[in-house]
Amino acid sequence: MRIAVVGAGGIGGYVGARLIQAGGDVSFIARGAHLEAMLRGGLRIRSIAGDLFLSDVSASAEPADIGPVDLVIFTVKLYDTEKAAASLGPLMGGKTLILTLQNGIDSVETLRRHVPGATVAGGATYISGFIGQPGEIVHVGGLPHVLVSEDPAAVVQELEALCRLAIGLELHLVTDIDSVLWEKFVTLAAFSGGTSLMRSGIGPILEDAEAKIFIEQLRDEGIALAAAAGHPLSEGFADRVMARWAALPASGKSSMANDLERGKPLEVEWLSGRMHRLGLQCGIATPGHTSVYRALHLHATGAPR
Ligand SMILES: NC(=O)C1=CN([C@@H]2O[C@H](COP(=O)(O)OP(=O)(O)OC[C@H]3O[C@@H](n4cnc5c(N)ncnc54)[C@H](OP(=O)(O)O)[C@@H]3O)[C@@H](O)[C@H]2O)C=CC1
Ligand SMILES: CC(C)(CO)C(=O)C(=O)O
Repeated sequence: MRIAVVGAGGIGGYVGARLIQAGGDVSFIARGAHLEAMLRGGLRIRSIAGDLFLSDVSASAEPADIGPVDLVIFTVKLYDTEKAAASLGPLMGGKTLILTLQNGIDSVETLRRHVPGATVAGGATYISGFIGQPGEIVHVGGLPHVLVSEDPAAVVQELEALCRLAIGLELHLVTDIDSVLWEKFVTLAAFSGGTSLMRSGIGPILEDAEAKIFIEQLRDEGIALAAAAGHPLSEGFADRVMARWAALPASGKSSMANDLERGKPLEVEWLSGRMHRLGLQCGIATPGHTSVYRALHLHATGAPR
């Protein structure tokens, strides 16, 4: 099975490297200084599950250099989706599966629009990582889980077999991926909005009475919107989210909070911004998410250079 990882960052670089370590045939579509560093000096993973150094990786900025593959793992940031999706043509073979591990609820549709006829599947991951410096991924925590629907294609069975050999990476096949993606969207929009706007790890937020109310409000707005949009979340979801947050290290924060700290562009348009727009469509007030969206909009394109 040939795999191309499009976007070799915190998620794509980490997952791709773990698949190579397990014996997979993986190439990266990358760009800029990170691509240069990977080609010159290999790919280094600093990970709580054990470090890894791959001295020789297959990587290019041009999908045509890689050619048709069986599986595309799509892991660019949401603001880069349109451009990266439009470049996928040369990676497509007759039965290529495109698996997006991006956050939010919009990527599958965007990819289908750009690659008509391709099989596109949405997956969710709870891995937490970022590019430490060009050529290096830092895997800081989260769960090693990647959740994928059990039905899209035979290639998923092959991926599962490969993941069984992998370190720090677990593939879980689920029957209802739609619920998984909505649960993650609601949880993440609150977690990313809260930890970014309040510039804090989750621990101090849960210890502060007012801050805790705010992040709960973000969670509850998401729950109401999911139900109104026809994707009601299961009984006890709110309590389970709180238990999951309480179990995280006090310093735990979202990838968007990390991006804000580094002056990088933000995915807020597709997270709190998406909640804000869903609220307008459904006639449900979203004062929490609307505030997060409007406040972080100022930083959405990154720090002035
Ligand atoms: N990081 C995390 O902890 C988690 C992230 N996610 C989701 O995963 C997705 C990916 O996030 P993350 O891994 O953090 O992102 P990163 O920014 O770390 O990595 C994305 C990489 O893709 C590159 N890229 C963007 N467009 C192209 C292109 N057209 N061709 C080649 N390379 C390209 C970027 O280059 P450049 O650096 O030049 O922009 C960057 O190196 C997001 O949707 C995020 O929400 C989900 C769970 C956890
Ligand atoms: C689940 C979590 C919080 C990290 O794995 C995430 O998706 C993110 O930070 O973007």
